[in-house]
Order: sequence, then structure tokens, then C-alpha cells
Amino acid sequence: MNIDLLHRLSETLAERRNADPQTSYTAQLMAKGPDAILKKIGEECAELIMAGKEGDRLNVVWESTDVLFHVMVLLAFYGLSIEDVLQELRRREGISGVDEKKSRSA
Ligand SMILES: N=c1c2ncn([C@@H]3O[C@H](COP(=O)(O)OP(=O)(O)OP(=O)(O)O)[C@@H](O)[C@H]3O)c2ncn1[C@@H]1O[C@H](COP(=O)(O)O)[C@@H](O)[C@H]1O
Repeated sequence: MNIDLLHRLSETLAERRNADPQTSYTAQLMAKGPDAILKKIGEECAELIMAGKEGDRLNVVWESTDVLFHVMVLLAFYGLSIEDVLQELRRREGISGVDEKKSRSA
């Protein structure tokens, strides 16, 4: 199941915090610190925007994957995982964005 894949990847990324940067892209990025991870997220988001503007469906999937991967690296850097995001999604499940916005101004 794809949700298992996300959890497996989360575990791998958490392990990469102590891995050798010579053999791991994730360890390399984490060793550079949060600014380097955030820079990659920014770059990947820009690439996703371009893919979206072009309407290239294959590239939208490709760039979305890059964004998701780098967001997961950031989560792992801070000792978080995709499960934390899934829990927040679960909390929001069924709450209309329109209603949620109204409740903020009430
Ligand atoms: N899903 C991914 C994944 N997606 C993208 N990338 C890497 O993200 C990098 C950035 O993508 P770019 O397109 O910007 O490529 P680039 O120009 O080479 O990047 P820069 O040199 O500019 O940083 C590339 O090196 C990709 O290979 C990934 N690297 C790893 N994973 C997963 O993470 C696991 C751990 O990877 P390592 O930490 O490398 O062992 C792997 O087994 C995979 O499951």
C-alpha cells in the first residue's frame, strides 16, 4: 500500500540523520542544515509551479514528488514524520475549508 511506502520512507529519512553524507543525498542535505533543505523546497516548488503552468501532467507528478520528498526531509530534520502530517489531515477531515475560514473571523 502506498501509505506504507510513505511510512517506510519516513523511517529511512529519520535514519539518514546519522548517516554518512558520502553515501546518502538526504544525509548530505541534512548536514548542510535547515536553510539548504528550505532552499531545495523553494526550488522544487518553483519547478512545480512551472509544470503546473505548462499543464504537463507527467511533470506535475514528477515535481510534486520532488516537493513531497524534500518536505519529508525537512520533517525528518526536525524529528517529525509524514505521520504527523497525516494526523493533521485526519483532524481536518470533513471540515469544510469555507466553514473553517468563517470560524477564524468569528
Ligand atoms: N525519493 C527520493 C528522492 N527524490 C528525489 N531525490 C533526489 O533529490 C535530488 C534533488 O533533485 P534535483 O532535481 O534538484 O537534482 P540535482 O540538480 O542533482 O540537485 P542539487 O545537486 O541541485 O541539490 C536528486 O539528487 C534526486 O535524486 C531523492 N532522493 C532519495 N529519495 C528516497 O530517499 C531514500 C534515501 O536516499 P539517500 O539518502 O540518497 O540514500 C531513497 O532510497 C529514496 O527512496
